[in-house]
Amino acid sequence: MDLKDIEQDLAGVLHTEEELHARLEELAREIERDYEGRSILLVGVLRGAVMVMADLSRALRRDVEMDWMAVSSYGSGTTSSGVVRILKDLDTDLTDRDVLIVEDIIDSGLTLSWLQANLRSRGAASVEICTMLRKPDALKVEVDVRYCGFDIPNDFVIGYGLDYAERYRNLRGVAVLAPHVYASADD
Ligand SMILES: O=P(O)(O)OC[C@H]1O[C@H](OP(=O)(O)OP(=O)(O)O)[C@H](O)[C@@H]1O
Ligand SMILES: Nc1nc2[nH]cnc2c(=O)[nH]1
Ligand SMILES: [Mg+2]
Repeated sequence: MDLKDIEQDLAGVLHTEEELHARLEELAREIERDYEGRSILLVGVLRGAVMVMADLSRALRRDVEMDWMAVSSYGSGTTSSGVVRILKDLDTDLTDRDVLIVEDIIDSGLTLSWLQANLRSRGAASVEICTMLRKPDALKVEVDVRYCGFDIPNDFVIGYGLDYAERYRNLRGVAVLAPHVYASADD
């Protein structure tokens, strides 16, 4: 399927590549200020956060370390199961580290509230969250988010790392998935 066919699967673009990058530059300046004099361990949450991690880490004008976790609560559908599983753990010891979790989206909040508590329990000095997107109307649990790119409506979105059944992650912007795509998957 080429780009023109993929466009038919989109109900509208929410944020263009340029808007995402501009917002990440702003967040990077905040992070540089807040972490001055401290080392940062960026923890990316596979697989959705790969694009945010790649762009945020390069927007930061300072040294950072990076590590990755894979957790999953969604399977291939559009609603969270609420059960978080670790598919790949960190390789880094978190004792006394300043950890900044990097995420693509906070939807129900179940993944991040669980992950933040999990990493805090490993003896980190601090565990903060940076997410590109957040859906305030979908939150089921409170999540303590330090850096948020954009609050978005409660629609299922794709692109910039976000998938539907493993597709669309490589779209450069963030778009709403057209309902006919998941309606046809239910047939
Ligand atoms: O706030 P929540 O309702 O918990 O949802 C947010 C999480 O769901 C998605 O990941 P997913 O588990 O689908 O895996 P993926 O990152 O591999 O796409 C997304 O990347 C977040 O990690
Ligand atoms: N692709 C995608 N994954 C999600 N995980 C939680 N919310 C979403 C969403 O809106 N889109
Ligand atoms: Mg994810």
